[in-house]
Amino acid sequence: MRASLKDLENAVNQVKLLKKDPGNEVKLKLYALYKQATEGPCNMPKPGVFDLINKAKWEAWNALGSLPEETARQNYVDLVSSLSSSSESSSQVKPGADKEHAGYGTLVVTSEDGITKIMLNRPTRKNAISTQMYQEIILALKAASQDDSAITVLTGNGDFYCSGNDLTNVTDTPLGGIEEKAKNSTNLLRDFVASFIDFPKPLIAVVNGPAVGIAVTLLGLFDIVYASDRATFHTPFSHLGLSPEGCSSYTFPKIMGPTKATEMLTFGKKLTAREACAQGLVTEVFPDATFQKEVWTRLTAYAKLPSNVLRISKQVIRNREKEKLHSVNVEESSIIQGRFLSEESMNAVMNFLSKRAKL
Ligand SMILES: CCCCCCCCCCC/C=C/C(=O)SCCNC(=O)CCNC(=O)[C@H](O)C(C)(C)COP(=O)(O)OP(=O)(O)OC[C@H]1O[C@@H](n2cnc3c(N)ncnc32)[C@H](O)[C@@H]1OP(=O)(O)O
Repeated sequence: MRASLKDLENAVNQVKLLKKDPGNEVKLKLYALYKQATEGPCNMPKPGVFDLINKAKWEAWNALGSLPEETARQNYVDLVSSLSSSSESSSQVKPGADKEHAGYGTLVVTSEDGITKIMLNRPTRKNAISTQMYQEIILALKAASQDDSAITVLTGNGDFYCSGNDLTNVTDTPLGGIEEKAKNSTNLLRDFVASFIDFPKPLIAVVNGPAVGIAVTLLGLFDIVYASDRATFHTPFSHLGLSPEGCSSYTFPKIMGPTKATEMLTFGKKLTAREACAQGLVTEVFPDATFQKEVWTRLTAYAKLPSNVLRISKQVIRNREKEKLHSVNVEESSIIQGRFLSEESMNAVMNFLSKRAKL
């Protein structure tokens, strides 16, 4: 259910009761989301260069761009609730090794050696992307785009990279009914994919295990994809009554040719890491036993390169495609909105949920 004004008010009161100071970065995020939720996009003149505090606040608010007020409200409520509750298990998290960014309930975000690492952290759900995780990834990418790291990495905690959209996202139907749910979900999906299209510095996927659905399609928007030889790549959209998203209807035929793309996106053919590499979706495959060591050694060296030129090179390579990618994203999102409401899709999701409930 979408957060109401009352939920927002409750969350504001909850912040005052937090036992631990969430730190300046989170406080700025809360400030910006609150302003966006209550006043819409930033409408104030930029404070002067010496007015440091108000300038930081203005920049945080302005960075939210045209984020809809309802989404900002929801993000504020989710952020406060994640601050209040402890995060889920994090078996691969190195305690104290990195600068950890507080305030995420479904991610572990750290910055070290010029690399911001965004780790999906729902290992017991194979890192399925819940509504909260979609929203937090948007926020984490926005923050990473503005921090001083040279590169940004997305990876998964546990044995999976990511099992795609959390199929229980459909279960909390709002008062407006399933149509409203499909519309809100489509808007969230579109904003989520847009944040990958617009990401300004090198974005690297460290695919530590199997990837499913939207976790696979998004790879076409990454600048490098490193995979463990244990990883697999599966897009069972037709089995779920869904159509391709993540700009894959455009990026996959470009990367691997239309017939290989059709085998994956239309017929749900699952690829091994080596097959995905042969088709150009994956940059390089590493043996699982040495995957983490080899990849992080390589990335640490890459992150020492001058950060401005890395941004500029990415933009030179990617910018002429950006407009096209945004229009593909809008078109795919509008098509999938209809699919969410189709009998084929609803039956497939019900089938998954009933098996899960061992009915
Ligand atoms: C009205 C519309 C609202 C929609 C809102 C969202 C908007 C964006 C939509 C974007 C379009 C869709 C994109 C996609 O990503 S499609 C792909 C979706 N993913 C799947 O179909 C994968 C489903 N899961 C599986 O097939 C298996 O779980 C998997 C192969 C991933 C792992 O199998 P394994 O046997 O190794 O492990 P378990 O099945 O025992 O999994 C452990 C527990 O985790 C739960 N789980 C795993 N994946 C998901 C998932 N994607 N969604 C929800 N839950 C998941 C699994 O059920 C197990 O739970 P239990 O221990 O409670 O049984």
